[in-house]
Amino acid sequence: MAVQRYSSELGEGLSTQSDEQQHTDEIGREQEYVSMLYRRLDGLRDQAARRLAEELRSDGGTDQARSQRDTVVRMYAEQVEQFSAVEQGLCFGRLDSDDGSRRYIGRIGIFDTGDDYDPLLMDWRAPAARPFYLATAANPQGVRRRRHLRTRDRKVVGLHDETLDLASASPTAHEELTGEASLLAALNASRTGRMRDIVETIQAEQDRVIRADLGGVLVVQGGPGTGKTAVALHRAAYLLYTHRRELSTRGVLLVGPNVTFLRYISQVLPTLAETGVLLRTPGDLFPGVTARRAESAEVAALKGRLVMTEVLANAVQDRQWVPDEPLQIELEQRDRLTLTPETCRAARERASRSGRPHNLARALFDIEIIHALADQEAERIGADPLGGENLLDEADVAEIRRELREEPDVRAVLDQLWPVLTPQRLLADLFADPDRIATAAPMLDADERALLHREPGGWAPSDAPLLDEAAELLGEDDRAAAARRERIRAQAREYAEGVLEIWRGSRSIDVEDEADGGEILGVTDLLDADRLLERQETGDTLTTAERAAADRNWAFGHVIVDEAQELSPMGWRLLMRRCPSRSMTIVGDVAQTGALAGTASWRVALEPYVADRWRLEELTVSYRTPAEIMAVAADVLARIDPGLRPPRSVRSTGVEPVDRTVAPERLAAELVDEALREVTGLGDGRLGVIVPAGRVDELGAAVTGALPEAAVGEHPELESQLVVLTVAQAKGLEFDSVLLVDPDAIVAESPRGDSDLYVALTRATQRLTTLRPLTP
Ligand SMILES: Nc1ncnc2c1ncn2[C@@H]1O[C@H](COP(=O)(O)OP(=O)(O)OP(=O)(O)O)[C@@H](O)[C@H]1O
Repeated sequence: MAVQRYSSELGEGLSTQSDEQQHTDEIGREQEYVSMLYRRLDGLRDQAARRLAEELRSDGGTDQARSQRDTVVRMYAEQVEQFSAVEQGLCFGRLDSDDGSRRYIGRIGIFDTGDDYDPLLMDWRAPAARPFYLATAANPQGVRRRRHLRTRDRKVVGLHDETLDLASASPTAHEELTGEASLLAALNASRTGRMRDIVETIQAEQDRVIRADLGGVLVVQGGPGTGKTAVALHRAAYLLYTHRRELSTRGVLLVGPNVTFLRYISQVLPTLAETGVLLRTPGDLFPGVTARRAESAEVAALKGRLVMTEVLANAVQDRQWVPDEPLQIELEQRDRLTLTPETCRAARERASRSGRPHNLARALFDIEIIHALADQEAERIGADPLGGENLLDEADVAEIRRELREEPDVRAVLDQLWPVLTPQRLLADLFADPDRIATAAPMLDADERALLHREPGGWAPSDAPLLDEAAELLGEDDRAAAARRERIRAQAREYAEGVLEIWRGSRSIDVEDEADGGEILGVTDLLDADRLLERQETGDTLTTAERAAADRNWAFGHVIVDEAQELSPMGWRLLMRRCPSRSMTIVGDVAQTGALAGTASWRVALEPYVADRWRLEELTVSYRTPAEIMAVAADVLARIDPGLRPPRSVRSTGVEPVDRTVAPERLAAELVDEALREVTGLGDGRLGVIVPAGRVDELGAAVTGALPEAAVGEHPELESQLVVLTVAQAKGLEFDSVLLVDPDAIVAESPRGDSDLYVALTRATQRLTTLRPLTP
């Protein structure tokens, strides 16, 4: 495959003057086409904004009409948002076919409404765009030439052609890489602290995963930097495009390991014009709870084990109390009633036998107890002084039951015997009380039980699957769900404000379109955020993602899990409940597992849910980590498992990693010096300083003391030029340069230390320096 012409900037790297002229002319022609596409994009966005404005102006009438109108309002608001989000790099490619036809490829599809809806720009996800990613000189798929267009804002600044013709193939080009020059340019670009989409340079093995069938469980295993996260996000966009109807009603959930990671990837889907995917950490998967409490790896590991299902089932049973002695119930204007342990036990058995969850079985328990108490009272007051049959009839006894049901003291006893519980209450009470733990967890040893004990106050990520399990055992509490829906409505207000912001922002871009713009009534002219919100509130206009986030019983159309190797068995259990159809993409690397209860084998993790009905795709090329750094990481990988092979690096930089020893007492000072040196040489790139978790506060303080702009903390700002973080925080992220501090301590502080070190070593796109404290 030949790289015929390549220029990162206008004219650069071209040999002759006529080459240069030809190239400039070509860019000029492409500019005309691209400018036309942007005019169309403006037109589409203005049209959506105009319709949005019209809808907002209309009053609606009946409730139903208003509700429909609100749905339409949201649709147009989303369109305005999406047309704005694809502004950068709208068109990035062109395919010239053997038959002389030509297709432009871009982030969205744009059609010529005046000419039979001919495609002016083809969505990268359309089947006809696929050769852009797959065609090779050996298998050109009818394509003669593939052109990569590089744009900055709305200007075409470079183009790069590949002729798919074996005769003119360059002996130096990699046959297996698509758009090699554009790919390498993207890989060598400075990092920004936010992940970028790879839509312009998706590689063939990645394309296969992205476009794999929707149904079933697909596992994507790949070493560090093989593009698993990128592929997961592009797959979400592809599936939404291809199965829009099904997935827009059921929704797509994407789970990532932590909040910092979700922030890192948050811009990718919007730039692919998809805003409806719900992004969540495992700690957010129980609606209404944001689980961020810190806890030790051992505690998290224990709570991740499946034995917790038994512990929780026991804990629920323990709340169904049978007293040892008879209970006396004193009632005003009535004689005292007595509840014997036998009556309580019989009622408990009946209610349990129903098979209903605890809270739903309470009604049965109440019936049993109230019947027993009413019989007792009826026997007493209806007794025939002459020794005959009881004088009360069935209606009288029913009346007694009704009265007893209203008695506060009777209700208090029922609450004591069989309390209605929220999952939060059950867990908080259990973990706060060693006696409750002892009763619920006889299968654990004393040390393990001690690990579970803690004071109430916030939830850890490992609690989310336990809360979910508890919710299953207890049954739904409708009030909690209603309160959550209310909170989500409040969040819709932020969305409404965001839409208005987009519109304000887009107006300043549209200066060219003044003639048209004059006719359009701006949204802000008509409505403020409050009124927009008010309109949204009149009907159920929450998006699928918002409704799904608030509803524990929501069944997603597709679930994607990134860094899935970190999920515990209890975590898998929760996730499978969210996706009964088992339409899932599981993305991860079992060699990078850091969590003690994490996944070491996909087969073991998935077997309980789908047996062997899952497919495996492997990604084998690392796009991030240069060969020089991968060689160092490979030694660590061999220690983790000699059978594992590292991914093949797509490039080498010629820069060998540096390994420096320093006197232990000089570590902080040397770190600061090294960080200063690296930052100075980085240009606009990013430096990541990865330190042992046990020393992050101390070393972070040393770095911020000298470089106040450095980011450190629970959720460090990744756009800072220098970020100090632990391996757990660095998982899934990348930096131009990495300073790895005290690797031996990183290995020593966790039973999965080698995996942690492997992760740390593979975060750099360009340079790696290790500082190793060593006593001479
Ligand atoms: N086809 C591609 N074109 C351009 N860049 C790519 C491509 N594939 C991957 N990359 C880049 O390589 C880097 C690594 O990708 P990504 O983070 O998705 O890898 P990963 O497999 O999830 O890594 P890890 O296991 O370390 O989390 C990212 O910067 C990504 O943008």
